[in-house]
Amino acid sequence: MRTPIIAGNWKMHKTIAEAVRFVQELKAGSAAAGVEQVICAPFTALAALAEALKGTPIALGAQNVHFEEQGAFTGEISPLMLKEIGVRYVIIGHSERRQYFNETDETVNKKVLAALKHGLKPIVCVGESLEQREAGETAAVVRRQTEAALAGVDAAQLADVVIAYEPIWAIGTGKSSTAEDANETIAIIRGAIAERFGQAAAQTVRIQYGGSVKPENIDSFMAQPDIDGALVGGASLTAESYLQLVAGAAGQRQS
Ligand SMILES: O=C(CO)COP(=O)(O)O
Repeated sequence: MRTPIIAGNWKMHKTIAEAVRFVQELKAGSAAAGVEQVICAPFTALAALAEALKGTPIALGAQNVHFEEQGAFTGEISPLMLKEIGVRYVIIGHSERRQYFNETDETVNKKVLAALKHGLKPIVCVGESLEQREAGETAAVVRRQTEAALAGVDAAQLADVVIAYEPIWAIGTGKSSTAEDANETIAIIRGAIAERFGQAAAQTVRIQYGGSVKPENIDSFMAQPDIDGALVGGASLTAESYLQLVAGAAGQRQS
């Protein structure tokens, strides 16, 4: 069985002080059996969070990484730098980065390979725009993004990859996909992985849903057979809401 994974994507939110206060507010509440937990924070808060999260079940994640180890890349952060801090996960190819920062299928792939090489687990984001959805291109888009992101990844490395299906039109809009629709698209993504790596390997890869996930709707997503957790933006920003998401994910899987 795949262990569900709830990851908060804080995006460009929280100063160091705010990040540490969030962890203090979690107190003992964050232990939930059978759910892996991650918080992907801004670069500036990572070192303080690595310290603050000690003794909690929450793993630390970043929101981007460069594919080179070092060099003349002003403003970028390398996988080695993240590893040194204690980062375990890194979001790669979020639609906001594809849209605003020229991230392409090619750079996403380079970053995935670099992350895996350095022992960071990539959370690879794929998902269609509203225009693509309305044109009936959802399956083709997520297949293309998934295949491109995983080019050159070997079967052993696949075990460390998490995919996040985030339909762009559902991000931050309050309009979540229906759980059934999300499950259908996630099954297509799993099918694309099966074509490349075989059915057995594809069955072990965790694929999250992301886009307006909240404590009130997490149950419906977790009840779907192919959805293995959530990548959550807005609703991961308060300790109370984050804990409710984790509890929701744990409850559904335990029943
Ligand atoms: O982009 C997202 C997570 O990466 C989703 O954001 P929201 O949960 O705020 O819709």
